[in-house]
Amino acid sequence: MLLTPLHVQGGRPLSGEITVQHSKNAALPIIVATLLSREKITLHGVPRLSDVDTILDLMHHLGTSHAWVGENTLELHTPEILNTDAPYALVSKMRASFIVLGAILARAGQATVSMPGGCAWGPRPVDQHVKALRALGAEVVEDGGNFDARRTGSLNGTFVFELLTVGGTHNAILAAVLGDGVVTLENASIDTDVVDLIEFLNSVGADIQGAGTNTIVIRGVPALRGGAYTVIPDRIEAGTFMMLAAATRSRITLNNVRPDHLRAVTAKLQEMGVDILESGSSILVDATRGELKPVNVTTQSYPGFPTDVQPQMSALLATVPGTSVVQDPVYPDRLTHVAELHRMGANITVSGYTQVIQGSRLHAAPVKAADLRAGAALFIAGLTCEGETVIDGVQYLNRGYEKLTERLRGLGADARQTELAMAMDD
Ligand SMILES: CC(=O)N[C@H]1[C@@H](OP(=O)(O)OP(=O)(O)OC[C@H]2O[C@@H](n3ccc(=O)[nH]c3=O)[C@H](O)[C@@H]2O)O[C@H](CO)[C@@H](O)[C@@H]1O
Ligand SMILES: C=C(OP(=O)(O)O)C(=O)O
Repeated sequence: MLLTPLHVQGGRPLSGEITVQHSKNAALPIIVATLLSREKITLHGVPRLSDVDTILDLMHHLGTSHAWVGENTLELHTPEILNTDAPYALVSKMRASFIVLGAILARAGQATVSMPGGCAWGPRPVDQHVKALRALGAEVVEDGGNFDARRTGSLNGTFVFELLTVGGTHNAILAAVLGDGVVTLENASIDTDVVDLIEFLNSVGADIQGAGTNTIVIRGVPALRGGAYTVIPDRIEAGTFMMLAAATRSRITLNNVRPDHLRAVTAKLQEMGVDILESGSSILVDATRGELKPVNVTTQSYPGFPTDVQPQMSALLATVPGTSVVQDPVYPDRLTHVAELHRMGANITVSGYTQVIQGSRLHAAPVKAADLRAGAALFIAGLTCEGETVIDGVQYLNRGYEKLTERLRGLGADARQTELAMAMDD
């Protein structure tokens, strides 16, 4: 699909309520996890995103049939695995698809998955995924740009991750769910998306203990049942809308949020002088009272400040007078937003993974998103300035935000994205 650029007219506060979608990064591994069951599984709260379409294309190749039975309700059924390979054309579209390796290996005993390669902001290795599977008894060889994995029996044993990895933890869990082995993962990720995957798997008959702690114990079971599950709210989309509210000096209520998943984001905004009021599954973000203060932010694994909100935070701080420092050691090269924000008058100097930001008023300019959260940062920046900002690279925004322009128009944003009636691949 070829998309026309996004046109944003900013410079005035937004107001009202917005409902946060369910989590992309929780939904994707749960969709993949349905490969482990022969039975039909219904998932509620699946966002309608191009990343979801990409994983469904891959699942179709593997033998899954799916049907949308409601706007955000998806039925998936994999009676048999028809193919055990995940080819480059499908995996290269989205790195998250690499976790099919563990799921296909578990269900079919062998899997061939293309190396995911780099992404817009630099290398994203999968060495921990491979080391984990090998340590637990699988044979994994690299061959012609693919990983070939095989197991003769159930996975068994203990693996200590060398660093916290969300995807690596997903892959190892998926590989270990079926069978009669016992797998212990140490230094495992405690990310909300890992917890949601485990809760889904346990709801259909898996035996996994330790969700939300660094030690996860997976006891193999012979088979998984069918069932129904609701994906958690998207803490990254919520974080994005919180940055948007602060950057446009607005008062906005976010519904369908888990405030406990947003502590680091909330604390940073409060330190800047933004008022935040939590009430059940809603958060009121009020940046209308007084000047905002610059802050220093360093990303970390959950529950730290998320790298997936770093570009949006950088865009916000580019509008706050004074000096802020943003560091992203999780993804040191995640900086594609910087040159584009420069086009809008931002004063950001970069050294390694550190951005030193001197806040000022931004101005409208034509800009181009090179990845999903950089696109969100540019959207936020555009909404802070008078005049028309034209954002190219809209397909990246559609990877992670459902009907973004339409939903933001509900808050009073002047944003248009026209879709050309052309059937072309992005
Ligand atoms: C689809 C999805 O859920 N994507 C999220 C997931 O990506 P993803 O699961 O790929 O990210 P990881 O948690 O694995 O990466 C964390 C860090 O570990 C490093 N690493 C990871 C694996 C490995 O084998 N070797 C290695 O060195 C990475 O380069 C990075 O520095 O978590 C990231 C960190 O919260 C988010 O930015 C992504 O949005
Ligand atoms: C980087 C992201 O996704 P992925 O890991 O699929 O690139 C993201 O959701 O911000």
